[in-house]
Amino acid sequence: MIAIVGAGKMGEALLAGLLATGYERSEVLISESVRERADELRERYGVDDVPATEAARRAETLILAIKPQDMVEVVDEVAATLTARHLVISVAAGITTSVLEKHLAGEVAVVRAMPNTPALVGKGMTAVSGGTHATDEQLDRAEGMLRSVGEVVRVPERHMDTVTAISGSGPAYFYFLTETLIESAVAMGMTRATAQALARRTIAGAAAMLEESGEHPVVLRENVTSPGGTTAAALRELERHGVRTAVTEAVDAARSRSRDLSEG
Ligand SMILES: NC(=O)C1=CN([C@@H]2O[C@H](COP(=O)(O)OP(=O)(O)OC[C@H]3O[C@@H](n4cnc5c(N)ncnc54)[C@H](OP(=O)(O)O)[C@@H]3O)[C@@H](O)[C@H]2O)C=CC1
Ligand SMILES: O=C(O)[C@@H]1CCC=N1
Repeated sequence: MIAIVGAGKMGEALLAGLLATGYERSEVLISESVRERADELRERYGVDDVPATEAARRAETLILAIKPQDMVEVVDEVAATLTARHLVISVAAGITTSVLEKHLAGEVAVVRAMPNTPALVGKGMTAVSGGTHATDEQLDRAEGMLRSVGEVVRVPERHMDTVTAISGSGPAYFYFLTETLIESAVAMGMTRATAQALARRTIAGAAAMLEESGEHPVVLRENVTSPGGTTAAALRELERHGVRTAVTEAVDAARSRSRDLSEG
C-alpha cells in the first residue's frame, strides 16, 4: 500500500500517474488536510483519504508531498508509527534526508525525490537519492514506483537543489515562455484560440524533436535559423535583452531558494 500525504498539485500528479499506470485504487491512499480538496480527489480517483497516522499504519510506502515548511511537523506526527518496514519518500524541495532522519526514530529508510508535474500524464522526470538507511532494494523500489510516472535518474544528494531548479521547477519556465508567445500573438491581433494552438503545438513539437532526434539543442536551433531570416532577427533580440543570463540567474535563484528551504 502507498500513501500520499499532502494531495496538492504534486501529490495529485503522482496519484494520477500511479493510477494510470497500473496501480489499483485499493493500493493507494491519500492524506490531505484541506477537506474540500480531499473530497474532490476521493471523488475523482476513488481513493480513501485518511489521517496521516492512519496512512502510516496502513501503508508501507509513504510519499510525503506536503510543503517543505510543513514537513517537520508532519514527520514528527507520524514518526512513532513508522518502523524499519516503512519506506519514506519525500518530494519536498530543499529538505535533506538527514533532516528527515533526525526526526524519524530508528532506521526508517528515507529517499529524497524530486519529481515534476508532468508525472500527471506519465511524462515526469524524477531524480532520487537515498538516505543513510535506504538499501539498494529500497531505492530500486522507490525508483520503480516513480518510473511508472516517467523517467528516473539517481543522483548524489548534493545535486538535488540543482535538480529542483532544472526539472522540478522547469515546467513552469516553459509554460511562462508559451504564455508569452500567446500574448505576443494576441497583441498582434490574432485570436486567442489560434494563438494558443500555435504556441502549444510548437512547444510540444520542439520537445518531441529534442527527444526523438537525440540532437543537441544548438543543432536544432541552427536548423530553424535560415540565413538572413526571421529566426536570426528574433534570436538577436533575445541575446540583446540578456535572456540567456536571465535564465541562468533564474536557475541560480531557484537552487538558492531550495537550499534556504532546508533551513525552515
Ligand atoms: N508543484 C510542483 O511542481 C512540485 C512540488 N514539489 C514538492 O511537493 C510538495 C507539495 O507541493 P505542491 O503540491 O506544489 O503544494 P500544495 O500546497 O499544492 O500541496 C500540499 C498539500 O498538502 C496539504 N497539507 C498540509 N499539511 C498537511 C498535513 N499535515 N496532512 C495532509 N496534508 C497536508 C496542503 O494543505 P494547505 O494548503 O492547507 O497547506 C496542500 O493541500 C512541496 O514540498 C514541493 O516542494 C516537488 C516537485 C514539483
Ligand atoms: O516551486 C516549488 O517550490 C516546487 C518545487 C519544484 C517545483 N515546485
